[in-house]
Amino acid sequence: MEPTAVEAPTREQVHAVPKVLLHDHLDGGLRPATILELAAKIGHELPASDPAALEEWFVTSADSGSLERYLETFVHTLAVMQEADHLTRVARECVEDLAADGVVYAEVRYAPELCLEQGLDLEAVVTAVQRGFEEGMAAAAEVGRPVVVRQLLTAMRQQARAQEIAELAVAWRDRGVAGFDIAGPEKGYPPTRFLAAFEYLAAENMRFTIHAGEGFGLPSIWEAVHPCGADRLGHGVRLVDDIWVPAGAPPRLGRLAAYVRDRRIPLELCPASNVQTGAAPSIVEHPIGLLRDLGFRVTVNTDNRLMSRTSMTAEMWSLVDAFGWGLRDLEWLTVNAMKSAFYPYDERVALIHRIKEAYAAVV
Ligand SMILES: O=c1[nH]cnc2c1ncn2[C@@H]1O[C@H](CO)[C@@H](O)[C@H]1O
Ligand SMILES: [Zn+2]
Repeated sequence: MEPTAVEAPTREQVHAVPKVLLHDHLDGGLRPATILELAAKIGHELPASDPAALEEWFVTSADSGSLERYLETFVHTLAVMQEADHLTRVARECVEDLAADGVVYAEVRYAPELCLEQGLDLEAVVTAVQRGFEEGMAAAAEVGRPVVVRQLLTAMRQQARAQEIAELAVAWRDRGVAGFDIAGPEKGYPPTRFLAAFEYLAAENMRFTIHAGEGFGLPSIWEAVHPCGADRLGHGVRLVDDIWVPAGAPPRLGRLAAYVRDRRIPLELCPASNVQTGAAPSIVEHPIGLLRDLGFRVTVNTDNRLMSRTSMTAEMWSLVDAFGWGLRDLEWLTVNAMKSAFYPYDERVALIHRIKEAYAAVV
């Protein structure tokens, strides 16, 4: 794709246009004030005692250059996600925050197996989160910011509960769960560990995404795509290891990169998070620019709004700033995301129309 010459949008415009979010972790998006309040209730000790300082702690600790160290910060969000009413509140606030950011469709993921420390079972966890999502969607609609939010159930790659979580996702498929995911440390935990779970999901006609090509490179992406059959790639940013950009000549794609592009496999790119974990050196140098120019099915996402102090508006704004992208590019990213959503076709098409109409009014 050729870059489009455009007038830069304003931040207000970026905030106002409808946005679609496919990769956002529930336990990576809590409000600092909520963490403080819930932690005080259960006697969990936090590294800071006011919301601004706590937020700063999350952002600087996550800014580590390593996925493993980045993930250590989740201990303090998960600590307050062990009771049903806490989960409902966190889920409701997540929807409210996304709606306020101009998101019209989101798939929010989390690992139910990490919420069992105080006696909840898996079913109770999904129930509590779903209640929060429904309350949040009702509240957002009431203030004139309707948003559709679905759950993605994540299994942790360093644990061994993927089959159980896959079955849970299938059991909840008509009650708010749109798909399945695996997350956690990538190096040393290839997705084929859970091949049987992915085969089970495929047999059930259930959709799934896999975190791959973030903390580890091409072998991880190849496994996610081929033996495992991922519908989408969580990050997938290291696909650029299979792309060569010679000076003065067109870029060359290796077989895997070409396959991913030909098959239109969506990449759930998360620029701010990638800079923190060291998967990309900076936003300006982030491969999203190259991947877009080459016509990959690129989507832009927040990953962890708390740890990356980000939002959909902030992510898009950073791309406007770094690459000079205009509203047409943001529309392209948004339609890409909606096309790639684990949402029934008819509803997806209806939302794509709404998104295009909203852009037509401002472009
Ligand atoms: O960017 C990421 N890569 C891999 N795993 C992640 C990332 N962000 C969060 N999690 C992991 O996913 C779990 C469920 O939401 C989180 O608890 C965290 O451990
Ligand atoms: Zn993620």
